[in-house]
Amino acid sequence: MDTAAELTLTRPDDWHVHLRDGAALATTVPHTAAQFARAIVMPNLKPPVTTAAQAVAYRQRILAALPAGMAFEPLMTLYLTDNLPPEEIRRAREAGVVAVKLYPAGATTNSDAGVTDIRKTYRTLEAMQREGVLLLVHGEVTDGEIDIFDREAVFIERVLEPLRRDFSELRIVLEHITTKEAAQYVAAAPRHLAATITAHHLLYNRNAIFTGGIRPHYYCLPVLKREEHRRALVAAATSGDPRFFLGTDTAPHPARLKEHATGCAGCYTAPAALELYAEAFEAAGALDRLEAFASFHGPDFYGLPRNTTRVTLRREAWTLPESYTFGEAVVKPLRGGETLRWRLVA
Ligand SMILES: NC(=O)N[C@@H](CC(=O)O)C(=O)O
Ligand SMILES: [Zn+2]
Ligand SMILES: [Zn+2]
Repeated sequence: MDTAAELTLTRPDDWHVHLRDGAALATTVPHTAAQFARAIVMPNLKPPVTTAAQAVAYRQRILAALPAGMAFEPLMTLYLTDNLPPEEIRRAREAGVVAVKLYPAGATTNSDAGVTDIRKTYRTLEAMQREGVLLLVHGEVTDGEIDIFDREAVFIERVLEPLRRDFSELRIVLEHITTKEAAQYVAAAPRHLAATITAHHLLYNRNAIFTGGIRPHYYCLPVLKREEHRRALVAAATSGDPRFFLGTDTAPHPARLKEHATGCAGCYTAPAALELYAEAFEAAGALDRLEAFASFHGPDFYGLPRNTTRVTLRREAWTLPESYTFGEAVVKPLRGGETLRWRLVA
């Protein structure tokens, strides 16, 4: 195993973040911008981002929250609904929107406006295929009859496979994959399909949610799975296969809404994202594969240039703060108050 004290890599991008809006941006934007050059900003606001004009205005609010002297490029997305007009896709692309996000209705945080039947969106998907706008997917079925641990695998069979047959030129990212079925499916797909993998799904299995009592800060969707799935994700992320790349799915919620009888889904990982990925890759003896996963595969799939600046991680124990202010509330990061082995050099 490589035991060098420092690791320097091309500055990575985060291909899946939730920055939220309003006062939250003062916390989330500096955290993500400290680590990443660009980020795919998810559109699940209340109300969701469904027009080019809303995406442009949201982008302005994000940039207004960027501290002076920091460079960061938010890459904007629209939220797919049953009635997102196909005409909006061209306007969105011209406004710089790079992708549209599919949330099955009811699948996750702020997904009430999501898609109830994929067939209702076909004319819009055709427009996306034509315009070169990517489709990003929260890949879980919402059928209450299906066990929560099986919802990703069933989504692939029931929704994703038929969708890919009908739109063979549409570029699709299966977001935050959590199962060996998803990793195998993406690895076997000949073209136009990729997947993001979070740091927490590389580091933890579902035991983490229940160690010594219920731990709401480890609850996210899709929920952590068995160890065999975590291992399959680590194998995919460290394989060098360009279809797998970094997407933290950093998803902050006020701590009181996570430590709650019906706690919100989402792990806040932005403050130590690269540190957590480095830990996972090091544990797999694959630190030399981190740069391609974090900095090359994402822009290559999106058809964007790779970054040219660099960041350095140092092997240095430090304690991650337990909480951060988050508008009027506080947000507790994953591993807050604990010691991390890697530290991003400022
Ligand atoms: N991942 C999560 O558990 N939550 C995300 C939504 C999502 O990405 O599904 C959120 O917005 O809070
Ligand atoms: Zn999701
Ligand atoms: Zn997400």
